[in-house]
Amino acid sequence: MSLRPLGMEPPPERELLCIFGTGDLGRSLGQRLLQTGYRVVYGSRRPHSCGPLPPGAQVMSHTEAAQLAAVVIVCVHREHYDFMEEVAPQLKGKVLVDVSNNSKKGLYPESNAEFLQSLIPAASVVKAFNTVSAWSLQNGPSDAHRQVFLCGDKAEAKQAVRELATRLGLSVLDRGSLSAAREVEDFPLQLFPEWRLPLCIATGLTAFFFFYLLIRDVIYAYVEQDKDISFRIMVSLANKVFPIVSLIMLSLCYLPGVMAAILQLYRGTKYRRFPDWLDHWMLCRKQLGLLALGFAFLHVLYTLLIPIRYYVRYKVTAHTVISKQTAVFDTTSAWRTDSYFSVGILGFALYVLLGITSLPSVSNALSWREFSFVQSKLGHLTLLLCTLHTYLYGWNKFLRPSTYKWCTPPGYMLCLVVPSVVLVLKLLMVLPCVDRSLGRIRQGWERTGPEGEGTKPLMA
Ligand SMILES: NC(=O)C1=CN([C@@H]2O[C@H](COP(=O)(O)OP(=O)(O)OC[C@H]3O[C@@H](n4cnc5c(N)ncnc54)[C@H](OP(=O)(O)O)[C@@H]3O)[C@@H](O)[C@H]2O)C=CC1
Ligand SMILES: [Fe+3]
Repeated sequence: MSLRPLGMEPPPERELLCIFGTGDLGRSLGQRLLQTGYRVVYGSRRPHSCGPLPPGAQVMSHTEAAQLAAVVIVCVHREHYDFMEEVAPQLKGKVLVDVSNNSKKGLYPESNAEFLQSLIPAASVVKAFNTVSAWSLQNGPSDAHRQVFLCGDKAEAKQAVRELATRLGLSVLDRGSLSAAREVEDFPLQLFPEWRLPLCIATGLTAFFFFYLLIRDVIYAYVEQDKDISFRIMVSLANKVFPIVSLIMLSLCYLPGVMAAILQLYRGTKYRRFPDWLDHWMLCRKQLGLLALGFAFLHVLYTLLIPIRYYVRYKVTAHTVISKQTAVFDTTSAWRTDSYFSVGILGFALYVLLGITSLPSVSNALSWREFSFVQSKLGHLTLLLCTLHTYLYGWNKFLRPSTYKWCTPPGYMLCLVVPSVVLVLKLLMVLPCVDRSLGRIRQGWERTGPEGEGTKPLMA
C-alpha cells in the first residue's frame, strides 16, 4: 500500500519521472515520488550494481532512462555534469531539474543550473529542490525544508516542476528566471541568517565595553595608582560587561517598535512601508531578546559566584579583623541594596518568561492578543525593571568626581542611555492623546493633510 501524504492528488496516469543518480537525494526523492503515485526510472552509470533502490523503481542507463520521461531530475553533483553531454540527444525538449548545491560560495563563475543549460541548450533547465534535504524527504519536512525555490526561463517547464513539488506537499516560491539560480544555490549555505545581525551587535557591544572597562578599571589603577588589579578581568569586569550588553540589547528589542509608532504618527497612516533597515531590525527582535537573556543569565551566575571569590573572602576577613567596633547601620543603604536586588530578580524572572513565550511551541499555544500582551506589555515592564535595577546600582555615584576616571563616564551610565530613551518615548506613546491617534491609525484611519491635499483612505 502506498503511503501517499494526506490530501495529495495522485499524478494523472501515474506519470513516469526520470532521476539521474542513485545517491542519497536521488533515492529519497524517488521514494517520495513513488509514495505520491508517480512511477520512477533511474538513470545510473552502473544500473546493475547501484545498491538498494526504493521498491517499484526501475533502473537503467542514462540514455535509456532519459528517453522514457519528459522530466529528468539530475541528482548528481555539478562536478560530474560532463557525462550529460553524451545524453544530450535524448534530452532534447525535456525538462531538466537541477537540484544541486555548492559547498562554498563563488566556487564557479556561473550557477550550476546555468552551466547545465549551457551543456544541454535543447532542454529547459529548471532550478528546484536544492533547499530540501534527503533526510527531510524521508522523515517529513520541517517548515524550513518545506519551501522550494523555483527558477527557470521556460514557463511550461516551470509549471511542470511546480505541480510536481506541490504534489510532494512542498510549498513553492517562484524566484524568476534562471539567472536567479545563483542566489537560490547560495540559500542552503546560509548559517543562521536571522541570527547574524544580533550576533554582530552582541559581539561589537561586548568588545567595546570590555576594552572600555579594561581601560577605566585595570589600566587606570595601574597607571594612576600603581596597583595591579588585572585579576579582576575574569569576574568583576565580565560581570560588568554582561549586564551592560544585556540591557542595551533588551532595549534594542523595543526601540524599533517605538520608532515604527513614531513613523506611523508622523506619516499619519499605517499603509506605507517601513524602511528596509527598520523591517530587518524588527524581524530579528526575537534573536536580539534571546541573546540579551543569555547575557542576563551570565550576569546572574557571575553574581551568585561573588561570595565564594577569594578576593571577596579576603576582603571580608581583613575587614572583620581590623574593625573592632561594628560599623554604623545605614538604613538608606539597606533600602537601596535590597531594592536593587529585588528589582533585578523580578526583572530577570520576567526576562525568562519573555524568553519562554518566544519559543514556537509556547507562542503557538497563545492567541495573538496573549502573545502581544506578554511581548509588549510585560516586555516593557521587564525593560523598566532592569533599567531601574541599573539606576539603583548607580544611585548617587554620579555625584562623586572620582566616578569619572580620566573624564569618562562609568559603563553602567553609558548603558542607561538607550533604555532610558526607549522608556521615555514609550511613556509618551501611552499618553491618552497619542495613544488614541496611534490606535486609530492602526485600525486603518488616515490623516488627510491641510487643505485636503493629504492621502485618501485606501481600499482594503
Ligand atoms: N543529499 C541531500 O540532502 C541534497 C543533495 N542535493 C544535491 O543533489 C545532488 C546529489 O546529491 P547526493 O545525492 O547527496 O550525492 P551522492 O554522492 O549521494 O550521489 C550522487 C550520485 O551521482 C552519481 N554520480 C557520481 N559520480 C558520477 C559521475 N562521475 N558521473 C555520473 N554520475 C555520477 C552517482 O549515481 P550512480 O552511481 O547511480 O550513477 C551517485 O550516487 C548534489 O548536486 C547535491 O548538491 C540537494 C539538496 C539536498
Ligand atoms: Fe545586576
